This record gives sequence, structure tokens and C-alpha cells, in this order.
Amino acid sequence: MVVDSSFADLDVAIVADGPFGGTCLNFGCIPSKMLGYTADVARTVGGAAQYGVEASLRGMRWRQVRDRVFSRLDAESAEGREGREKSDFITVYDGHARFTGPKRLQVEQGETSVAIEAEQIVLATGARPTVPPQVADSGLPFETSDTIMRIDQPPRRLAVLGGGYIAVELAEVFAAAGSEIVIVEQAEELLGTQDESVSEAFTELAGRRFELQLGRELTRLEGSAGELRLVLDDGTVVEADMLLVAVGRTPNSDGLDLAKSGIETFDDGRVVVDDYQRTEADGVFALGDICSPYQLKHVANREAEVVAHNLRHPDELRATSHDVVPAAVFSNPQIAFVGATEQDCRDAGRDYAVGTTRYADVAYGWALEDTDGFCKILADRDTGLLLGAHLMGSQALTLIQPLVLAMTLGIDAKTLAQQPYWIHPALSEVISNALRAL
Ligand SMILES: Cc1cc2nc3c(=O)[nH]c(=O)nc-3n(C[C@H](O)[C@H](O)[C@H](O)COP(=O)(O)OP(=O)(O)OC[C@H]3O[C@@H](n4cnc5c(N)ncnc54)[C@H](O)[C@@H]3O)c2cc1C
Ligand SMILES: NC(=O)c1ccc[n+]([C@@H]2O[C@H](COP(=O)([O-])OP(=O)(O)OC[C@H]3O[C@@H](n4cnc5c(N)ncnc54)[C@H](O)[C@@H]3O)[C@@H](O)[C@H]2O)c1
Repeated sequence: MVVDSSFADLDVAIVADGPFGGTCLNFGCIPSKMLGYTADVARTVGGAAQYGVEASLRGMRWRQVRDRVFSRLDAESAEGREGREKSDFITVYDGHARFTGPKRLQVEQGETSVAIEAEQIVLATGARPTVPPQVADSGLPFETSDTIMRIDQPPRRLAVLGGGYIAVELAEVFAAAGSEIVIVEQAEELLGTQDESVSEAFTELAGRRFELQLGRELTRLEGSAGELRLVLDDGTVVEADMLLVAVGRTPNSDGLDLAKSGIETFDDGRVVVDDYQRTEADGVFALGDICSPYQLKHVANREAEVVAHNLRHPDELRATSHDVVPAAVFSNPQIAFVGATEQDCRDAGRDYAVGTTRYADVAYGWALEDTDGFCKILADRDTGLLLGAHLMGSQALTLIQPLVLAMTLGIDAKTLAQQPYWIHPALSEVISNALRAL
């Protein structure tokens, strides 16, 4: 959020062609995690027997779950909009904006068209799901993350094209809602950008519950609504009643007529910005998925803070640091990571050490009956400084944070292992033990 009360001395226009709160609140992070947590609850009930607890899972009431999630989020979005509309220094325009010249925009709002001139402009138009031509040109129905979380009924068999973040998170949701899952991924592993130990272990676990078609491309989409056939490049035919396309997100820079404003883009569509989030055009800043090397909300938020400052303090510009950016996949099991992968270290010819501890080797891992989770930490042999950390397993999303802190503040592995107390027998012992193993 760039605009707060410190902008009250300005005349501010907010132009949005979608609901307030953007992707994160309406179609992204938050609904997927609310649904994902519900899936966790269902799995916990379904798996209670391994702890000697008698319980049986009768099912998930999808519509009730969906309505609980979206009645809350739709209200949040409406409230955000109302707050801006009531403000006496903000005007809200509902429509799609395009540049007509430097610092000049035209906004199409239904039948009307409004011209806006501004001394400063912030581009935060995000990204949208990429849809490959084999799907787009087929004329057959498909879902993306924008639509699938609001459907009326879970499919019997869901085919997911892509095996990245969205695929593995939403596969869990629909598996818990009762759908059979088949994932088609062009690479040989799921989550292929993770550390090699993580993607290998995760793919093996996912293969026990989902049908995986790895190293395969979609050649054609055939059939009819509700009876889809995905024909793959090796001739395999995958049948499904619904298709979720999750093959990445394209920056929304192409609908802005950027050429008229002097703003440059990279080949992948991201707007070019400098360290201060300034585009090539005077007075125009950009933040978030439209320009960032990381399509993550915590990165967009940081960039928004930088832009908010720089708009008001042109003589004391702040730079955005992308040095230590953590991320997490809210999958089953959870994954969290920061910094370099082992393959990055090897490719860069670094002299590195690796410390790994399995959840099964610490007391809380016994409580969880966890046989798969692990924490892997990489450090520079000379300095002891952390190069990267990778966790797969329960609580990974939060366990990663001390490692992010250490990397950000330059705390070496020995100091981090020996100086703070690590609570016994908390799961954080996987981290202290991996640090000691280093
Ligand atoms: C399913 C899913 C789950 C995700 N989960 C996570 C997560 O757990 N953690 C995480 O860090 N990130 C997650 N992300 C990524 C995160 O949602 C994005 O990185 C973040 O929302 C980007 O914010 P933004 O402000 O750049 O763009 P957006 O939030 O996409 O906002 C852009 C807005 O601009 C509007 N717009 C576009 N073009 C125009 C135009 N020409 N005129 C007017 N308005 C326009 C759009 O309608 C939209 O409302 C997830 C994404 C998805 C899809
Ligand atoms: N927990 C989180 O932080 C979170 C959750 C969801 C999304 N996101 C953000 O949103 C972005 C987009 O997510 P995503 O899952 O769409 O993209 P992704 O980049 O994570 O994964 C896309 C996958 O699709 C595969 N692929 C590409 N084209 C293909 C094709 N034609 N056929 C088969 N496979 C193909 C790629 O190899 C890759 O594995 C993520 O990169 C992430 O930045 C973050």
C-alpha cells in the first residue's frame, strides 16, 4: 500500500480495473492459504490413526468452506475500497489505464473515458496467469488461480498444467476436497527451482499421492467441457473433468501502451526499474510483479515502502534490497528457503559446507512421526557465513525465519548455533543441529 495519510496534501488518483487488494487478497496468497489450512485440518483428521487417535474424515463441505473464505475476503476488499472512496484526497477510478503520453493516462471506465495527468505515477499493475496457446486456442474451458478457488464444486479429476508453486498448493486443496489429481510438468521434477534435495524429495512424496506426468509438454487439448483430454508430447492422453493452468504469471505491462511514456521493459515483460524503483520515464515508479525479479507479496510490500518514501523524498532516495529474499511453498509437506541452492553454490565454484538434519533425528520430529522432513544449511567454509537454507516439513514456513535473520544481519553459522539458546524439544532443534553439523 503506497498511499496513506502522509499523502493527504496531494491530489491522488487510484486507478484499478480489478477488486481492491489485488491478487494477494482476492485471488492469491490469502484465499489459497485459508483453503490450504482447511486442507491441513482435513488431512490431520484423516491421518489421526497413526497417533492412536480414533477419528474418521467424512469429507469437506466445499461450498461452505469457499463461502467462509470469500465472504471474509470480499468484505475486506469492499472495505478497502470504501476507505479510499471516503478519503477527501483520493479519487478512485474503476477502469483500465493506458498511457497517452509522458505523465498522461487515459482510463476507460465502462462507457466513459477519463484523462488523467499526474506529476508522479506509480505502476503496480501486477501479473496475470500465463495461458499457453495449446489451451487458449482450444476453445475449451479451463481454470486459473483467478477462478478455481471460487468454483461451485470440486472436480472429480483435476489436471494441473505446471508443477510450480500454484500447482502444488492448489493440488493439496482440491485433493483434500476429494478430487483426484494429475500434474503435467515439463521439467523432470516438481518445484524445479528449489534446492535439488528438496525438489527430489518433494517430487517423490507427491508421486505417492498424485499422478505425475513429468518431463511432458501438452501437445493439444481435446474433448468437451467436463470431459477434457490432454494429449501429451509422448502420446499419453490424460483425462480430466477440469484443467487448472499454472505455468507462471505474465507481467501486466503489455496493456499500458508503455511506448507512449518512454518506459522500457525486459523481454519477459517486466518493466525496467533502477534500485530506487524508478522507471526510465521521469516521475514514474514501478513496484511488485510488474517489475520485480520476485513475484512475491512480501517483496511487493517492501518495494511499496521504498516507493512511498521516494515519492516524497526525491533528495534522499532509498534503494530496495533484494539480497536475502526468503519464500515458502504452502504445500504438503511445507517448504521454505532463503539464499543459494546447493546447485547454485556448485555452479559458482564456491568452497561451501553443508549441514543437514532430519526431522526424524530430533525429539519433536518423533512427536510428529515425521520420516521425511529435513533442514539443509549451506555456508561458506572460509567465513562461516550462511549461503542458503532449505527446509521441507512441518512448520517450515516459520522455522526458516532465524536463518533469514542470520543471513540478513551477517551472523555466521557458529555464532548462530552457539550463542542463542534453542528451545528444547522444539522443532527449531532441526536448525540448531544442522548448524552444528556444518
Ligand atoms: C494463487 C497465488 C498464490 C500466491 N501466494 C503467495 C504467497 O503465499 N506468498 C507470496 O509472497 N506471494 C504469493 N503470491 C504472489 C502475490 O500474490 C503477488 O506477488 C502480489 O500480489 C503482487 O502484487 P502487485 O501489487 O504487484 O500486483 P497485484 O496484486 O496483482 O495487483 C495489480 C492490480 O492492478 C490491476 N491492473 C492491472 N492492469 C491495470 C491497468 N492497466 N489499469 C488499472 N488497473 C490495472 C489489477 O486488476 C490488479 O488489481 C501468490 C499468487 C497467486 C496467484
Ligand atoms: N507461496 C508462495 O509464495 C506463492 C504461491 C503461489 C504463487 N506464487 C508466485 O506466483 C508465481 C507463479 O506461480 P506458478 O505456479 O504459476 O509458476 P511457477 O513459476 O512457480 O511454476 C510454473 C511451472 O510450470 C512449468 N511449466 C511452464 N510451462 C509449462 C508447460 N507449457 N507445460 C507444463 N509445464 C510448464 C514450469 O516448468 C514450472 O515448473 C510463482 O513463481 C510465485 O512467485 C507464490
